[in-house]
Amino acid sequence: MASRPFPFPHALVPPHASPSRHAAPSGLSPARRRAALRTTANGVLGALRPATVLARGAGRLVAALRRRWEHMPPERRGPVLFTTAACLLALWLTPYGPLLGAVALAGTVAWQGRDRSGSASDGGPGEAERARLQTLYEALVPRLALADDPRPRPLYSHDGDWRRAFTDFAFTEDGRLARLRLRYPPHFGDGEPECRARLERLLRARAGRGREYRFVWDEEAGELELTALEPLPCGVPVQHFVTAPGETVLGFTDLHAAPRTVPVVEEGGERRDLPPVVWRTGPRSTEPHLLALGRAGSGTTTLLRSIALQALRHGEVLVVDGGGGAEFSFLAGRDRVVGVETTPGGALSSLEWVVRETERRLLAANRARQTGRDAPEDVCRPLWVLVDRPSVLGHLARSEGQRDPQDLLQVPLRYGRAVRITVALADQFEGAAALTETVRAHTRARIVLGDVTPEQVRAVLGEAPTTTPPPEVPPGRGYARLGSGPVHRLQVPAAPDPYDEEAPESRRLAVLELLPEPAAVPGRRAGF
Ligand SMILES: Nc1ncnc2c1ncn2[C@@H]1O[C@H](COP(=O)(O)OP(=O)(O)OP(=O)(O)O)[C@@H](O)[C@H]1O
Repeated sequence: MASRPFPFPHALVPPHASPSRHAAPSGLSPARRRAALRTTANGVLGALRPATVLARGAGRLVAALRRRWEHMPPERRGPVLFTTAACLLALWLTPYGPLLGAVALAGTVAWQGRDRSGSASDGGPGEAERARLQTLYEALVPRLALADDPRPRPLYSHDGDWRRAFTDFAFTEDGRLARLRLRYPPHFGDGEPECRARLERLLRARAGRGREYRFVWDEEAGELELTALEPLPCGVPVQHFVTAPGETVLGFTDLHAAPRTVPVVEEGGERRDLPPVVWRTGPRSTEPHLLALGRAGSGTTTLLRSIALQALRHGEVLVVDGGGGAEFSFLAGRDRVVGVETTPGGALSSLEWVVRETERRLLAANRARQTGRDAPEDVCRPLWVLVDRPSVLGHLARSEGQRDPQDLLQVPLRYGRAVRITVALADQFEGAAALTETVRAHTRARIVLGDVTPEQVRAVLGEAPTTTPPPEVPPGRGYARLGSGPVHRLQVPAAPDPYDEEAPESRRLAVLELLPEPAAVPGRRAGF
């Protein structure tokens, strides 16, 4: 055998590969020499295979751990690190522990590094998934290929291979695309919003309608990542969320977008940890006041109710309701509710009191600072001014020959932050034009709710969302942006009017549970 480097019987060698009749002077034909080389290379590769598998497995394991770590809520990282360290220590102290640990690790690495080119069942793309990726690739070719591309192997071409263009992908258990990272050619206009939007639309259509997607553009690497998003949880009732004083849960968002989660009890009594959009108010806040805009029926009044119910835990609330639907009347006469005003006259007198109260608090805080004492308790107690539909109130006030109540918001909006006075306003898009310049300038926490276009989101939040709209927009769904931070998807907790008989009873009861006791001195109106 040693004198016969060609391992196959001649009968199995294709005719074109049979040894040449004109043998090389060395005694081996070129074809034989090539075959010998191939055999040697195969032998070397075979010998290196365990090392290749282990290296690939280690790489996959590290990548999987890194992904889990990145998606883990920050408050869980400490306990996880501690538990891992404790397990490693216990393993070290156990007889044969390190040896067993090393064997288990090698086994895991080898399992992770196994060849996955076969079927979907072992983690790689199956036939159907490969076909799906190829179809998606072909759909991208007309958009991303360059006619007369001078390069020998362009990234996108009609006979091209998706493996060069798609650097990462994942499928859901039911075979739908869950994630895709693709490279785009340098000539693609990633700086032009219209080009981006066209590509996003195409990808969205090809990845399957009926879901929401997030697009992340990495201009530096020339890559675009698409991720299919889980729907946000609807119908979480408003409740005592686990937050610090000065923090308000505006709603829930994506896990990757929030630095922490809060435990919540869902409608059926099930407990879950959800990532909240937390709004911080008070002297250190950079977004001390809030403005929410939306379509009719999108849930802006519910958002104000949810804020009021959370605010009443640590502070006092004044509601100015221009909607005229008595949707805050359930708060009237409750402890810490300063008032619920529904008429222009009532709104004006209440807001005049707020102006005086802001000035009183500022003077008291100033005096305390000068004498080196702490500010008195009544200066530190949070006061919330919640104004629903200010545009309607302004219109009614003007028709009665009175001033627009919004003018009186100037003082609390400008100076309220230092003395814990917070203003939150909600209106419909149609009323946005009637909002005063002061309101626009001082409400840096922004929310937009309802079935809105990216342009409407940009007009309210200053930036368009990186996510596509949901197939159906439930009430309370929208986007939030705090200051110059990112735009988050948002689902506001359910906080119906408890006297609304059409609202589900469990949600109405959840609201009633949060209501303070009836006030001993109703309305504290003596302070006005
Ligand atoms: N976050 C939410 N979760 C569940 N249901 C909601 C939510 N927000 C609003 N809804 C429901 O949607 C309906 C309209 O809500 P809401 O009154 O808050 O809307 P709006 O934007 O103030 O509109 P309008 O000014 O026309 O009343 C109500 O039945 C309410 O219970």
